[in-house]
Amino acid sequence: MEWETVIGLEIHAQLATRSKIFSGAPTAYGAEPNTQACAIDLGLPGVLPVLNREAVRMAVKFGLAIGAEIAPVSVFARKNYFYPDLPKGYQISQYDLPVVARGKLSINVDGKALTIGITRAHLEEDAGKSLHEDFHGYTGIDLNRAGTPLLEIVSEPDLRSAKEAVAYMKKLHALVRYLEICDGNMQEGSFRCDANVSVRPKGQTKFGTRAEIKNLNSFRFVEKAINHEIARQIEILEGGGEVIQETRLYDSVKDETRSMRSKEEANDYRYFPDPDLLPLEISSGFIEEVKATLPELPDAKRDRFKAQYGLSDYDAEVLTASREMADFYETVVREAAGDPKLCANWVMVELSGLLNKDGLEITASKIDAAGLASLVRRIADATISGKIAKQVLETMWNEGGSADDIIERQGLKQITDTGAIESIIDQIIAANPEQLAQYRAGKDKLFGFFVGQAMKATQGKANPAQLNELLKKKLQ
Ligand SMILES: Nc1ncnc2c1ncn2[C@@H]1O[C@H](COP(=O)(O)OP(=O)(O)OP(=O)(O)O)[C@@H](O)[C@H]1O
Ligand SMILES: [Mg+2]
Ligand SMILES: [Mg+2]
Repeated sequence: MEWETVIGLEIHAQLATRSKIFSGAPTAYGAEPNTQACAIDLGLPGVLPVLNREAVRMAVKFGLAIGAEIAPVSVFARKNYFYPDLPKGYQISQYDLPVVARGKLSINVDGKALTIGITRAHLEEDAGKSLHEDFHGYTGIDLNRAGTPLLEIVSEPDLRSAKEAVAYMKKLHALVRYLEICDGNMQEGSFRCDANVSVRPKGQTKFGTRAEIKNLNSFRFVEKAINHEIARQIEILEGGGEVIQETRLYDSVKDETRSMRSKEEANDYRYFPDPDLLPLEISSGFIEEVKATLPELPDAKRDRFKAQYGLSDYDAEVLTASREMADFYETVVREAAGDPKLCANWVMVELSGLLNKDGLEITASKIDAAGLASLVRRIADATISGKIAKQVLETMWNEGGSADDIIERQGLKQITDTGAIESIIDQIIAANPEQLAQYRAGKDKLFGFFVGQAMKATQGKANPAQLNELLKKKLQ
């Protein structure tokens, strides 16, 4: 039997507002427990929530960026459940009338373009956090996170593999950062994912029963958890069993998913409109105002990079994967005033190689865009060869300093003086009569030997093109 996987993601993006969604308490990460929870976040009697306009602005910005409908009227609802870190006994969320509906996002997987539907995106508040590690026989409650604004972004069940799910999540991650509505910090939980997974026999139109894997906070875990879940469900079905609808947790240490609660034990949230909050009305004027603040979006930037810089699909995709990367590249091109493809290569291959080796993001690069540009300029004007440039780049990375200083100090300037190169070639030919005879007898491969000798003699500094040309002439 051939199986098809169906996946829908619910992604929680923490909105980058300074204060909470219904109170003025700060949202900064990492403060002492319970120092950033005010009476409203604690759910004390008699308090009233007041909606944060910035959170609404960010939700609208997101909706516009995915071509969605912005609801003129949406409603906040109470989602009721009991949990120690939820002092009110309910979470304020949106249910049947979300602020954003029917958007889409295009992704690229193995060179294939796919469009993924986004059912809706709604505003809600986060809960607090239960702490188990520092307390023996107790559970600590930290309510700093309670009331932090979240945008829950729910996809259609349009994804067909773990790979597609990761591509979608990465694209969304890049988008919220482009829009500056979420810092995207996955370690701090600012961007996390619940993955709904089911399988069905290939060709069947009806969906299989889904399991929901909660709270995945890295791309790698999403991929592993989904693949694990697919295998688990197929095994059950092939053994004649039935998948049950349930919530599961992914254990990254054991690389397995475990049942958290089944449908029978599932929460009955008894949603109802929150009587403390008026329906959220959004005017077309507000929408226009937000529209005017939209930056150039990733897909548009990618297409512009292709047209303006003559980059390939792949290069344009990689260089626009994040706003920071795109800005870095454009600064290099501008400052180097040189070949955009050469610049792309030095950013994507050479610099990215060093970043990956040290596990750094482009924003933490030890060489800034202007520094890299000055190196590229020296390749373009033939002061140094590409090979020597790699050596200079490593020195810049490890020891700091400018390209020009390093080239000067280490005497790396390319030898372009024809006379000087010729005299080196003469010496090498004189010292290797046997090889010369063999070459002249037709052993063409020996050309490389002479190039190698000349490069060795000049410590790699002979201009490669000139050297080749002169060698060919002299060896004839
Ligand atoms: N059969 C299915 N297989 C895989 N994914 C599915 C299937 N049916 C629905 N989904 C996906 O499951 C997700 C459901 O999310 P939604 O927020 O609507 O409800 P929920 O998970 O029941 O509620 P909660 O927000 O309380 O977790 C969507 O992303 C949807 O595309
Ligand atoms: Mg949901
Ligand atoms: Mg869910």
